[in-house]
Amino acid sequence: MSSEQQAAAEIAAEQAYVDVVYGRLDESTKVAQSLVTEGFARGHVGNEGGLVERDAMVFQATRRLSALNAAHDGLVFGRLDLQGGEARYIGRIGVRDAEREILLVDWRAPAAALFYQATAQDPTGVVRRRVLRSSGKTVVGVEDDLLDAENAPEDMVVVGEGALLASLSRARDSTMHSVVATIQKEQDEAIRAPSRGATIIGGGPGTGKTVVALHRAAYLLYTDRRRFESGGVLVVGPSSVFMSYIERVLPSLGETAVTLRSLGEVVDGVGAREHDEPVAAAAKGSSRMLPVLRRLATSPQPGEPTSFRYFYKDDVLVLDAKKLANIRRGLLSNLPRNRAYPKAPAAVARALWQQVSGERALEKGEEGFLDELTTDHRYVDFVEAWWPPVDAVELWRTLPKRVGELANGAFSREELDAMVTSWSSGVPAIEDVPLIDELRYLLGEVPPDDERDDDVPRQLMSFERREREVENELRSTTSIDDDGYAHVLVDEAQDLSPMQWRMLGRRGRYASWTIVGDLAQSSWPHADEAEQARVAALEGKVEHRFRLSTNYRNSAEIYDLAADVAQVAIPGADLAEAVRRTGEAPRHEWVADAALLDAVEAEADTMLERVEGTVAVVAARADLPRLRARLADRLAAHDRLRVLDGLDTKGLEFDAVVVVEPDAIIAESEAGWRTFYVVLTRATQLLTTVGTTQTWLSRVS
Ligand SMILES: Nc1ncnc2c1ncn2[C@@H]1O[C@H](COP(=O)(O)OP(=O)(O)OP(=O)(O)O)[C@@H](O)[C@H]1O
Repeated sequence: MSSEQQAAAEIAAEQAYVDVVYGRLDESTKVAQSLVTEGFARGHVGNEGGLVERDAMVFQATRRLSALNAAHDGLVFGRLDLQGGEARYIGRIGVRDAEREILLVDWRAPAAALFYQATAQDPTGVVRRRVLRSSGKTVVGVEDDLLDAENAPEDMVVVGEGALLASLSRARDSTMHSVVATIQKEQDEAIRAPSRGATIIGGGPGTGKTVVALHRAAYLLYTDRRRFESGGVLVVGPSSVFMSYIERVLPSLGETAVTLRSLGEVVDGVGAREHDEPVAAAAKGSSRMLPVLRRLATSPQPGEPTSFRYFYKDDVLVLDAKKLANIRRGLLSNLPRNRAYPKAPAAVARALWQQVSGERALEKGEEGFLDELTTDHRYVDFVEAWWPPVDAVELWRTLPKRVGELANGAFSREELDAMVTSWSSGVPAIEDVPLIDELRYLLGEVPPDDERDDDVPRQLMSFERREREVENELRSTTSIDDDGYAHVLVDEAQDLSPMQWRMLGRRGRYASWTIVGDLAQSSWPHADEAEQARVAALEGKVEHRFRLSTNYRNSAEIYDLAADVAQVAIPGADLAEAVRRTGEAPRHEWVADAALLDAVEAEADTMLERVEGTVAVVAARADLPRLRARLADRLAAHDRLRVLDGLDTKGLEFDAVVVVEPDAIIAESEAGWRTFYVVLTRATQLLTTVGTTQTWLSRVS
């Protein structure tokens, strides 16, 4: 038999097994479907028990159904041949036959661990590891690793050159794919690490940190579903583009109950998509912002009354600025502003009563005084104007006017100007979201009615007032208690500012964490400050560190250049080892100013022709508008072409990358060299730089 015939015979044999598994999966799908239907029928019986039972049944069956549907494609992807002759099939989810015998082992089960951990040096009982490549339900190829030749039966066939290299050479599309069939040993160790404390996954670009972290989320859900599904798993990445890039990985592993949020979307109701300019971004991210926000949340609001005069019987009662400041201090001494909101009317009333001295008034007593006061619209209007509930977003909007006065010299003129300019649009940038979140917590929410003090004059809690609250949609008045998760997974963590760490820390106070990052790729300029904030966010949780060492993304030719840039960007950077050579070295074009756009256009065309998958044109932010205008036709014609800035390429990858004006990317921010390093490490196959200057090349050895 020729090797092609042998491979075809092996594929046919595997197809027969795979068909049996799909047959069984279809039966399970029907059962789950009928359980959903039956569950709904039970609900119609009408008693409470029926409804509870229905909810539980429908919930379980629906979850099973969505897992079955999601894991459908490429369901069976692996086979282990063990010493002694057992063949064990590994899949995206577990499947049993009608007699409850295992047909397919879930990749996360202990029985599947060997699939990832066995090596030729240490085969641990595995003779042959086989990866099945499928298209839908059809097996289209097999790739084998013979791990233990000595114990292999004579007739054992070994096909292909290894699954990993085959999978690395595929063309990239717009979304990340699961690598469940080819997870490598060091990656598997990080995926299966215990869930306690914080698991920190480091390593150079393209080493699989993101994909490993996502498989880890699926693994954790499998091992402790009750805890992680009810407590929630939050996955945070740098941008919404990145979140759409990774969004399919978990569903393809049968997991749909995970919350994916970009850094601009972590706070409910606030969706930010754009980054600030570097100076404003660095200022807003700094922990120097914290005292400013504290002062903002506790100081008098602009426009609020500064005194109150009340005539009662023979007395003139006066609350001047000093007295009001005293009441304010008392109210804020142990409660955030909005939580103190129900106590404000009583505090004002008390301060007024203390001034009462007239005989007629004293005769009537405090009760009589309060009766009259709290039904008097002047008092009601005053308290409403002096201590209204404050919404975090509304308060954030006052920052441009107030930051100068509240900063107390902590920011330079340049920083203040950059922030004020950024706020002029009124639209929050990604860097504003942690500030709004900080304000939410500093202000607190208005407690629900039943938690309010009994000594609050009821008139102020009138129906009319509550209606007004709803009308104003005061978001800070909604609960902040449900921000917490059972597991928080942070990708590209090297870029988190101190203020962003604080925002995530509040969501992971009782959580275990997975933190993924590579310092060399950091665009945050003050590493020490961010590190302190990270440590504070983890609040002493035990850290387990893993380092991934092999770059699976870039060709070795591209990574060699990137590694030289890394030496300039961050001496001592954690460099990975690239495993794939393509024979295509990066190219550098040096052109005159007037020829730049033509050259970029021509290069984009060449790339679109030469690669099957995605192409990115990456430039400094200031260059994007003219590039987008010039490439508008091509962008309309090709979904796979993108024009973006360096920061927005974080975490992504493309088959071909055209880097426009590297010197401008480097000059754009303090972290310019590191951003340039990130950009270079996005290309899987082809890389070209086009520039009117080439100063950077002379710095790179
Ligand atoms: N075991 C593997 N088998 C097949 N492909 C893999 C494997 N590990 C990683 N890859 C692929 O390598 C590429 C890089 O992975 P990933 O984006 O997770 O790396 P990263 O370390 O997060 O990179 P960066 O830090 O540069 O953003 C992806 O296309 C991923 O699918």
